[in-house]
Formats: sequence, structure tokens, C-alpha cells
Amino acid sequence: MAKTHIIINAATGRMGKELLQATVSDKEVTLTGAVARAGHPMVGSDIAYLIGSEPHNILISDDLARLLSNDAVLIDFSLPDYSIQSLEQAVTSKTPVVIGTTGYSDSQLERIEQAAKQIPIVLAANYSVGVNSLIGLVKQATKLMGDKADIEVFEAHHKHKKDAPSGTALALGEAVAQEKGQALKDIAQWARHGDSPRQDGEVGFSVMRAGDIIGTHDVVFALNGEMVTLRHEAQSRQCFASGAVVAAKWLKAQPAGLYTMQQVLGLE
Ligand SMILES: NC(=O)C1=CN([C@@H]2O[C@H](COP(=O)(O)OP(=O)(O)OC[C@H]3O[C@@H](n4cnc5c(N)ncnc54)[C@H](OP(=O)(O)O)[C@@H]3O)[C@@H](O)[C@H]2O)C=CC1
Ligand SMILES: O=C(O)C1=N[C@H](C(=O)O)C[C@H](O)C1
Repeated sequence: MAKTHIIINAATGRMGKELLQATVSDKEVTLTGAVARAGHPMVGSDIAYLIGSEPHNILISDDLARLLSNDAVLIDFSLPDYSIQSLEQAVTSKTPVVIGTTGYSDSQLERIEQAAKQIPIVLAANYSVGVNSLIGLVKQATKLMGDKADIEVFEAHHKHKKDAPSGTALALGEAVAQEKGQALKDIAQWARHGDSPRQDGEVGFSVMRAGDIIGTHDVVFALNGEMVTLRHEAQSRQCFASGAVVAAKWLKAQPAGLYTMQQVLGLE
């Protein structure tokens, strides 16, 4: 079987480095490019300097447009504005994209939907097998307890994370809302401070940012005198990176369209 060619965007980031490692250690894929911000001190160096390995003869580039091709898949875990700029270049070159970036505005999400009419895209706030399975479990728990339980989503991440609540927390909230047949924006309680008692049927969100927590998500179903908590705890970033590489291999064979990681894993 032909190997999938992969280009890693934002290769110097926390996830960029993890994605380089996952790509070079997977025999079914070939790393054909790694991109960093123009002016970054690592531009022109071998990716080995980022992942602490023997040289791979792949130099970090600042020219994404030159690397893109419809023969490769771009993996993008960056920041929303730069991610959308990169997406425009992927559309021009007809390169499929696996998107892991979170924190998009509504108009940026609409742009991704439009772009997916021209190229294949997987968009997921979380590429781990655990979280994608948890989404199904949350739907099931909502079906069983949703009309009786108070439902709250809690997430904790490292102190450098920019967006809040996390993309995963939003996806878990969407799963609850979908099962209840409501729009998340109509039932979400984004924060509580001061006089703010719980309203019936709301889904509360709470956020912690501290230290180097990789990512913990709880969905709590509280009943009278008992409580069910569904929890996912990432113990390293490897689960996200290896999931994104699985998605890239799958995406190579797909026509233009917007896909979820649950579709990639055959979970829906
Ligand atoms: N879907 C999933 O499974 C997961 C998603 N994520 C998401 O991935 C994203 C990245 O997370 P993380 O790696 O921790 O963040 P980092 O801050 O470590 O990385 C962000 C990267 O984007 C680069 N970047 C930002 N703006 C530009 C620009 N204008 N031009 C070029 N490069 C740019 C940064 O480069 P520089 O350092 O030079 O600024 C950096 O390399 C976040 O949105 C996070 O939520 C994270 C983990 C899992
Ligand atoms: O920024 C992170 O680190 C993570 N972001 C993703 C999110 O916003 O859900 C996924 C994971 O929890 C790590």
C-alpha cells in the first residue's frame, strides 16, 4: 500500500513536536514537510532538533505553500487565525487537511465548512480514542438520566492554553444538547459568579488552568443523593498525535467533505 505523505504545520508547538514524533515512528506514512513561523530560530534545521533523534534529512521550512500538494495530507494543530490562513493555501493546492486546532469563531467554523466543499477535511477538538468513545457514552448517559440529572462539564488544562472552555468540553456539551434535542447555546451556563443559582435543564461549564495538565474532562450527572461522573484524562499528548495520523491515513482516500474523528474510527 502506498504510504501517506504528511506535512506538519506549526511543527515547533507542543502538539507539532508530538505529531512529528508520531509521524516518523509510523511505517505507513512519510513525513514530507514540517513548517514553522517565518523567522523562527529552528527554520532551516533538521526536525531531529525538535524531537531529539538522529537526523531525518527533513528541514523545518517557513514556506507552507511550497510544500502543499494534493498528494499529501496537512496536519494542523496551531492557532485559529494562522490555521485559517493555512486552510486557504490548502484549498488552493487541493491538499486534504486534518484539523486539531480549537477556539475558532463562528465565522471561522463557517469558512471550514465552505472549504470542505472543495477538499477533504477532518475537524475534531480531540483525536484520542478515549474522548471519541466518551462522546458516545455521554449521549447514552444523557438518554438514561438527562431528564432527571443536573449535568455539568468540567475541564482542566495547562496554564498556556488560550481557548476556554476547551474544544473537547464544547463537544461533550454538544453531545448532551443533541441528545436532549436542544441547541447548546440555549442551555449552556458558561460561568457562575455571585448570585447565580442553577436553572433547571442547564448544562454548566467550569474551567481550570494550572501547571502542565495535559487535559482532563469530566461530565457529571448529579441526581438526588447520587452522582455519576464520566471522566477522560490524557496522560500524554501521544493519544492526540497518533489519532491525527490515523485520521490522515483515512482522509487520503476520501472525497471532499467535512468528517469527524468518530467517523474515522467507525464510532458513528
Ligand atoms: N484536537 C486535539 O486532539 C488537540 C487539539 N489541541 C489544540 O491544538 C492547538 C495547538 O496546541 P499546542 O500545540 O498546545 O499550542 P502551542 O502554542 O504549543 O502551538 C501553537 C503553534 O502554532 C504556531 N503559530 C501560531 N500562530 C502562527 C503564525 N501566525 N504563523 C506560524 N505559526 C504560528 C506557533 O508558533 P510560535 O511558537 O512560533 O508562535 C506554535 O508552533 C490548540 O488549539 C489546542 O487546543 C491540542 C491538543 C490536542
Ligand atoms: O490545548 C490543549 O492542550 C488541548 N486542547 C484540546 C481541546 O481544546 O479540547 C484537546 C485536549 O484536551 C488538549
